[in-house]
Amino acid sequence: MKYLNQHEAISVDEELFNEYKFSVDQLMELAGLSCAHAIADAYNPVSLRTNKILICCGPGNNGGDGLVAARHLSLMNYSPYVYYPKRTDKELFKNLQHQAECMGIDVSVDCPAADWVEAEFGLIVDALFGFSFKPPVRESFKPIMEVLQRTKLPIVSIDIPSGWDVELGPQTDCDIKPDCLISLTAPKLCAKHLTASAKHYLGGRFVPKKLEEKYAMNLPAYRDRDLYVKLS
Ligand SMILES: NC(=O)C1=CN([C@@H]2O[C@H](COP(=O)(O)OP(=O)(O)OC[C@H]3O[C@@H](n4cnc5c(N)ncnc54)[C@H](O)[C@@H]3O)[C@@H](O)[C@H]2O)[C@@H](O)CC1
Ligand SMILES: [K+]
Repeated sequence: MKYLNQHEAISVDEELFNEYKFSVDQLMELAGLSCAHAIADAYNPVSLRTNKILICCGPGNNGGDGLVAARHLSLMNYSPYVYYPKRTDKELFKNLQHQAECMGIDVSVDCPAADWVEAEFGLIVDALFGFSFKPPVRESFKPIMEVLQRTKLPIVSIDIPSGWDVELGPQTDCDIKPDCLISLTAPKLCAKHLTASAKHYLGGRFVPKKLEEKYAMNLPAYRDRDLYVKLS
């Protein structure tokens, strides 16, 4: 299986939208749903200290995946709480937030305190930054990155461990250690820097064969109707 560089990840994304005419809403729903399924596979709610999950959502599409995953997880015996500090005026994101709130999910702009996070939650989902991220992390996101770096709770990162360089992996000023990474579409080069014990899933089962071949992705086979593949 190939690990994409940042330029390839962005090109694949553009082709899905421009050549294949998928809409962002379509792919985000499938990506977020696959994340929820992978999380349910890796962390059975009864195996966690509590079924409460903190979902940290960033300003871009990675954050959108987190909002979608929150909604699906709430239908799967988890109790998500969303931290979503930097919002956009885009209709899609307003609707995703509205849908989550209508399902009883709290969506907050206030950075959760580290002690409260440790006491309240069983798992953290990191949907802050995806493949468009360029280090270093800007000032306004430093407090939440501190929480993620200091926590003892397992972190599930969506697509990219936030703060990591998409190709080079952990950065000296930002070195979160996810317990699980869910790569979307195809893994990016930073996934080679996961610790040996980390779980790694592939989700986003929507890549047309022709596009997979063009980028020589050599994706692993998905099983039956599964929305994810467990890579390690
Ligand atoms: N291509 C695909 O196949 C799909 C991608 N999706 C998701 O979309 C993600 C990519 O989304 P985007 O391109 O919107 O970008 P990201 O979500 O990676 O992040 C971009 C946002 O982060 C901000 N940002 C960048 N560097 C920063 C820094 N150093 N400090 C603070 N903020 C910073 C930018 O201003 C922008 O608002 C993927 O990783 C994946 O999670 C899915 O939603 C759908 C399918
Ligand atoms: K992320």
